[in-house]
Amino acid sequence: MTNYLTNELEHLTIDGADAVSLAETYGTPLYVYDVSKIRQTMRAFKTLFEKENVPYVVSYASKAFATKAIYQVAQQEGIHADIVSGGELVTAIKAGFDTKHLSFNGNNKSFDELTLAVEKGVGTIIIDNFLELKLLSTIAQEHQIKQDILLRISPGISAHTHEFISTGQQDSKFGFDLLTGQAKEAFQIAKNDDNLNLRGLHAHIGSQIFDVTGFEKNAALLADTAQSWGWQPAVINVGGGFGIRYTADDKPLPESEYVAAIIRTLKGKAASYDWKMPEIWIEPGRSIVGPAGQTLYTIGSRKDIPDIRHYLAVDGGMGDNIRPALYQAQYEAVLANQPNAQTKEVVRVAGKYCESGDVLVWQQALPETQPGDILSVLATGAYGYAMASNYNRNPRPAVVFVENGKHQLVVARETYEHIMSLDKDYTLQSSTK
Ligand SMILES: Cc1ncc(COP(=O)(O)O)c(C=O)c1O
Ligand SMILES: N[C@@H](CCCC[NH3+])C(=O)O
Repeated sequence: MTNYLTNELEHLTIDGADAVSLAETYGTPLYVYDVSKIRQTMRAFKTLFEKENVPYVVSYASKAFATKAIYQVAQQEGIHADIVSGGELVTAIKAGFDTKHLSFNGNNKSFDELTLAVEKGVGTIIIDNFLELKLLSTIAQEHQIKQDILLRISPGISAHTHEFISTGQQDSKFGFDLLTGQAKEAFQIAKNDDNLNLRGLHAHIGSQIFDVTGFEKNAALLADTAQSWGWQPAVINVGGGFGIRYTADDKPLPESEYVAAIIRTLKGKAASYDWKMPEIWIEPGRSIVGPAGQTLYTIGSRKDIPDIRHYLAVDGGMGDNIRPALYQAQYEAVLANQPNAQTKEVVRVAGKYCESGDVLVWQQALPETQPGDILSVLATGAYGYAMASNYNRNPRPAVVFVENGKHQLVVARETYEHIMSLDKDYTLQSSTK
């Protein structure tokens, strides 16, 4: 059994703050992030490259959790960020993030998004398709700049993860297909375009990956591809996807192993091809914010079906964490007001939404609980708030950052007014009797 960090009240603590009192202060459901942990991970990624003395960029994949506060932490830690929409771009800008340190991914960036990116000086645009090559070239020309780009390749590597979060296989909507020659065609177009500065190649094989072989294959493939085109790239971007521990069944490798394998592979390729060592870029999202976040809920009703199941309902659910419903994702939860108490029963933690699939934890051993107790679902920092919705017209929860015992609201809780703020009255008369 895990021994959770507690204070003198035997309450769960999050980077020194009492989880129960955070719930009292800010209400529930509440996303809480341990900022010390986020900083440690960001620094650890950087150190791995610095120790090996290789040029690198660690670019936080902000789709995992994109708020002003996280862009500010990333900037303080000297890492870059990857964005995938105009919304993430304006959030980063509002946060004061240096746009030169942004890269822009996505399979259908609009003309307006690309224009905004060029106008705001986004450092690197990761081109995904032929239309985008053309659009960006026109926009760059109009703005009289030469835009740095990478080409996203669909590498034909299947990662062992959930089908919906696997992106590297050939049958994927992302990137230029390698096997049919589309990638080479894109390379030739980009290389000969005076408005675009092609710096390198990108490929991302998927998310929540637990072994190094996919990353090694991906890195090797990108290098071999460039070499086969007679070209020495300045950047090789191998994407993100490093797996994290959600439950005891997950056995992720330390980040150092993934990164070491990528560095080893690319050092080997650079040596054998007699290249200047290219910059190695990685785009971790989940591994930076996932383990650092948790969601606090208040326990409400329960339903006991003898010999079948105990359902314990909390005041949130699929609107703040869609992942169990979407990917059958597994989580662990802990009773925040008594995390180290002896467990008494196994329950299914359900939400309050009108769906049978509205589950937060499929199976959880817990001590005896009472309505009003605080339950923390762990490792919800990635793709939780980022994928939250107003389903059933529930307001989205607030987000709090904690660092060394101090806490701060970084996203306010939505109100019913927010939910209705875009609604208009319908005033047309019916034309049928
Ligand atoms: C292009 C790209 N880079 C980075 C990531 C981040 O992945 P993860 O959060 O698993 O590290 C993703 C998401 O899978 C992605 O599509
Ligand atoms: N949203 C997914 C990951 C998708 C990654 C996007 N490329 C998740 O929750 O695991």
